[in-house]
Amino acid sequence: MAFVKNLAYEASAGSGKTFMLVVRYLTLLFQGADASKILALTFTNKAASEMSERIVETLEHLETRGELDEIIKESGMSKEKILTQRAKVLTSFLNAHTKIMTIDSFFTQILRKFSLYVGLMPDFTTYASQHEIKLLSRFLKEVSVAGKKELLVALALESNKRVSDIFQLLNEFYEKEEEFGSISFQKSSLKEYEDQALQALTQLQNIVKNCKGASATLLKAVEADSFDVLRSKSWIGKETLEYWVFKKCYTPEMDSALHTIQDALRAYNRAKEQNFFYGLRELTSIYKKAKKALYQEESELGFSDVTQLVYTILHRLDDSEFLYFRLDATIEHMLLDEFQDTSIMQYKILKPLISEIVSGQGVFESGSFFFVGDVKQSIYRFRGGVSALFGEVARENHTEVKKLLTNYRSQREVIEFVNRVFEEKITNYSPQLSRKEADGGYVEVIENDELLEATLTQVERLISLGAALNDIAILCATNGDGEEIKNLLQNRAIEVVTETTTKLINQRSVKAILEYLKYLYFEEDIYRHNFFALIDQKSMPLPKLDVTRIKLFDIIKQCIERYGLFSDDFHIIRFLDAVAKYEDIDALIFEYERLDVSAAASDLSGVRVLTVHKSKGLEYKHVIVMDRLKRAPASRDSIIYEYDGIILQNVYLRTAGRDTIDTAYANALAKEKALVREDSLNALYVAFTRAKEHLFVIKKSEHSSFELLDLEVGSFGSLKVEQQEQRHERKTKKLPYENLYYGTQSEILALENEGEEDLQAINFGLALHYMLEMIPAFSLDAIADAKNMLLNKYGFILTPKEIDDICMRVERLLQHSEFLNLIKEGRYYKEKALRYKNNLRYLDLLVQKEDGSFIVIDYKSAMNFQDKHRKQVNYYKEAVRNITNAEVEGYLCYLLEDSIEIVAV
Ligand SMILES: Nc1ncnc2c1ncn2[C@@H]1O[C@H](COP(=O)(O)OP(=O)(O)OP(=O)(O)O)[C@@H](O)[C@H]1O
Repeated sequence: MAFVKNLAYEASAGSGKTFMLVVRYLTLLFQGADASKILALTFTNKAASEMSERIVETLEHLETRGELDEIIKESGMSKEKILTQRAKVLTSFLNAHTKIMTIDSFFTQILRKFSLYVGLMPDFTTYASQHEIKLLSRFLKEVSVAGKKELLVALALESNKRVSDIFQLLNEFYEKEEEFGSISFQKSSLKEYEDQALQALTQLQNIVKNCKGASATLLKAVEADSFDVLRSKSWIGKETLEYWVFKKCYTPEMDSALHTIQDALRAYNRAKEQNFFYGLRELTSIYKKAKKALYQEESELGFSDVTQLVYTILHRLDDSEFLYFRLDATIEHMLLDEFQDTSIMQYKILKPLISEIVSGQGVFESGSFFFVGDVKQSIYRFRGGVSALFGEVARENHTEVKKLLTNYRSQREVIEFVNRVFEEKITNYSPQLSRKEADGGYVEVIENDELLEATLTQVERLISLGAALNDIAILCATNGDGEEIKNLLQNRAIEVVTETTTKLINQRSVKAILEYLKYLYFEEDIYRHNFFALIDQKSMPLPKLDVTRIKLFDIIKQCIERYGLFSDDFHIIRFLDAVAKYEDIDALIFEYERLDVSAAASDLSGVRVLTVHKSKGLEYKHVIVMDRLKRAPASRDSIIYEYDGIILQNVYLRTAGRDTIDTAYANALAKEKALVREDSLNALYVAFTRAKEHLFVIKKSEHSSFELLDLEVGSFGSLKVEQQEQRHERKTKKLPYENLYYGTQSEILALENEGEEDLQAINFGLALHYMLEMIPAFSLDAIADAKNMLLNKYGFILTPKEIDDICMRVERLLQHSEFLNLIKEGRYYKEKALRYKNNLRYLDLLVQKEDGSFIVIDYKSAMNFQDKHRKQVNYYKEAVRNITNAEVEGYLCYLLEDSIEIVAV
């Protein structure tokens, strides 16, 4: 297969687009391309760093990687030759100034290079937490200086928006400015249309007045003393008045009056819309001014500013050809990932570069262009993504578009489920094939209005089957939903990794060092205590250091060495790397919150919780897609942007009822609705296709985000979790848990047991109590269920052997005659709360005999500390006796590994 210089893959999820992009990159390297001349653009920083890591990893293990065969095919080189060159290629890749980055950072780089053209210093920053607020206040100031306050208020009133929402509209206009092309807006008066409509209404009223059979309802229907009242009439949108109460009095003149009213109203709406947009444009120029002031004075830009400025530089300035030339000389090959989400503006910037490359002239003779994407996964309409872009770009650049038909990610059941669900819903959907060997998988659609609980149940189910926490992902609709499920999981002592937890500065080890630095800087004791708490050591004085003199890097290194911290902690290594960016301790302490580096994934342990949007491009063994917790806000964007392909054709102001009298508007509205639907479908498609092995969909019975899909409750395939995962899990578990809810007694028991045994033994004891608590009537039949519950709660803390051991001990107890005698013919209370002398205690088992006397039974899992155990039971006896005035006996019930021992106290 010859190397195709101008190539795209338009293929479904999991079919290997990113894989082929890596193959392409490596093929270029093996063909001798200079890594610094290959521009590979991704959408997220995460994707960019993963791509670099993947290239290195693939090169390191090339002989065993699937990529090798593809590189052989693509490059036409022999396997031997490729493997011989491997080391050289790897070294030069590692030493090259590579260009694997996000589109945003690529544009930021361009802007830095040419910033002086737009009056900007090259050291601008692209992130500031206060940016929005500063911009808003700056904008309001400028609005007031320009005397446009009334305009702003009028627009807000007109669109029923708060002033801060107008801000959103301004931003849309600002970002799409270059797309408006010939679309322009005129100010015009509304009065003439109002008059026309009211005149026609008078005609209509006269007809009705002269009609003998006019009913009271009809008279009321044509009554209107103002234009606004007239606008609200429901008959106004009808094609003819030969209907309803009008029918009796109908004459063709009625319709001509109706049509005049409709024409006037249509013109009125359009004029009003023009005025609105005219005003919005005026404000947009003020908004732009505010932005400019902000980036010139404070050197702060948002990514959309960067895009706008780069566009201005590259397209507007006279010598832009020269600029492109300077830029181009360093880029010969372009590779674009997730192309369906590129915005039109972004493409417009890249376009001249792409054209040069595909023209294959001059420096580009050996150049190449490659992009991959899946229109079904386009979910960034709100950010300027237009799904037609993929096809347009391929057409414009004469790119050969290929498909990839096999899904390499998922097991068959998942692939077939996705095929079934989406085949009828997404236009031009072509079902994916599965690999022969991937013939397993499991999918379950669950309906449950307790979404959080139902999700938890599936997580616990997976855990109990031995799934590693890191392989489980919960995909939710919003960050808020993610927060809720995270809290629930954490309350049940299940570790969770979310976007916030994945930030490097939120890692415990990094936090500790930051507290240490803050102490050195502010000399406030609180930081010192925090530091020691975070490293699990007793607080002690810290030696003073002159932080202004010693290098930041050295201060941190000293701290790590002195306190023996985290020798194998990858977060710290990343942190040291990041710290190099800061000049001194001041900069770090006041700026670190902006540090957008993510933690080392290998060191994060927990169930992944993320939004569907963030899950793009990722894959997990077990995926739970959770319905949205709250009802979706009706998507009511005030402005409808109508596209023809990738050309912005028209802009409309959303107005209720307008579609009945304005066909152009009605068409635009229908298109918009279809796009909104497509966006939601695409998001669901993205979500479902993240699963490699198991997919759970948890939906609610009403207002479900899965409504579009007509999902039926049921399951397909069988749920099998590979057991080796559990071993892996145990190895990576580092910190012991605290604050757990393990059953009624957990905290008290844990306290009582303090210093008594090791943590594992304490957990074992807690689990044993839990199991006994979960067996309702001491019947052997209940053991299986209780074991499941035990697995759910303790499956990932105890080994399968320990779990079995607990079950054995409990089973033996339930058959032990002495024990059965004790509880015979009594009413028993498990985990009975007892408040005595201001102490709250729980009795494992309290039996009330028919004669009114009581028996207190306390379970234990080991015979050491018998004295303490006796004391405890004596205390209970005394308490029960004093409270009830009845006879009380007490027993210690030892559930040992191979026997049951009952000791009277
Ligand atoms: N030809 C192949 N041989 C072996 N494994 C492959 C091949 N192609 C893809 N894979 C594997 O299949 C999985 C999915 O591939 P990849 O992430 O590249 O798909 P994608 O098309 O980019 O998916 P998405 O659109 O969901 O981002 C990865 O784990 C990848 O390593």
